[in-house]
Amino acid sequence: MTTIDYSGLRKTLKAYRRNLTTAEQLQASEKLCVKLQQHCQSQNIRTIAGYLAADGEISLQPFFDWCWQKQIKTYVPVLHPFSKGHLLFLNYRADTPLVLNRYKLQEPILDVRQVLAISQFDLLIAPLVGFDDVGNRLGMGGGYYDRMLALCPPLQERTVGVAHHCQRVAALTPQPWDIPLTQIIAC
Ligand SMILES: Nc1nc2c(c(=O)[nH]1)N(C=O)[C@@H](CNc1ccc(C(=O)N[C@@H](CCC(=O)O)C(=O)O)cc1)CN2
Ligand SMILES: Nc1ncnc2c1ncn2[C@@H]1O[C@H](COP(=O)(O)OP(=O)(O)OP(=O)(O)O)[C@@H](O)[C@H]1O
Repeated sequence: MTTIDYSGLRKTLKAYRRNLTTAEQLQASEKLCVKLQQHCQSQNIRTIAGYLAADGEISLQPFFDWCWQKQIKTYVPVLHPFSKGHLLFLNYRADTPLVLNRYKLQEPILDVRQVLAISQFDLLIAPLVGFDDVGNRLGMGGGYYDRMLALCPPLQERTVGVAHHCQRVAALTPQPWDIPLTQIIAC
């Protein structure tokens, strides 16, 4: 079995999204917000697992604001304190206190009362570094989302990958552990 080294491609794609202007970032996050709203309205979505954007990632903030107006509960990832390679999802609201984790990503301060099991989410929004037209995805390289989707197969069809257009590549070769996405929104 050959494993492919995607670290160079990851760097390139991260640089593309980092180079978007503030206006392009804002426009993309607002377009994404509209598309995610349509997705939520076509189904009865009450609990969402998203993420706090960093390093040029497409922002979910306009969408979170809409969710809060609609009483839809939003959750974001926290690195598991002792189960390496795993994430917890904690409730996220406008007043949630945040800290930087070891990847310098913002996350809520760990409070077990705010954790929701991944099987409970109506929608999982997965941040992408790269994607192709058949749903193969490239993440940050930690395997966090693949591990989570492998542990909870019903979540696979409730997962939507999101990215900027500039993160699309012609073809990614899936690795044996990769779980392709059935839905990707690129703005
Ligand atoms: N905003 C946001 N939060 C998120 C994720 C994400 O993609 N975006 N994650 C999604 O999983 C998890 C964090 N995953 C991460 C995985 C690896 C690295 C990282 O820095 N990796 C090394 C090596 C990368 C490589 O092999 O190329 C590095 O960049 O130095 C950072 C975050 C949870 N939170
Ligand atoms: N289901 C799994 N069980 C155990 N290890 C896994 C699983 N999925 C992925 N991994 C491991 O995680 C590592 C990183 O995987 P990969 O490069 O595909 O990450 P990624 O998909 O880019 O990141 P992420 O899922 O965090 O967005 C690989 O070395 C792989 O062996």
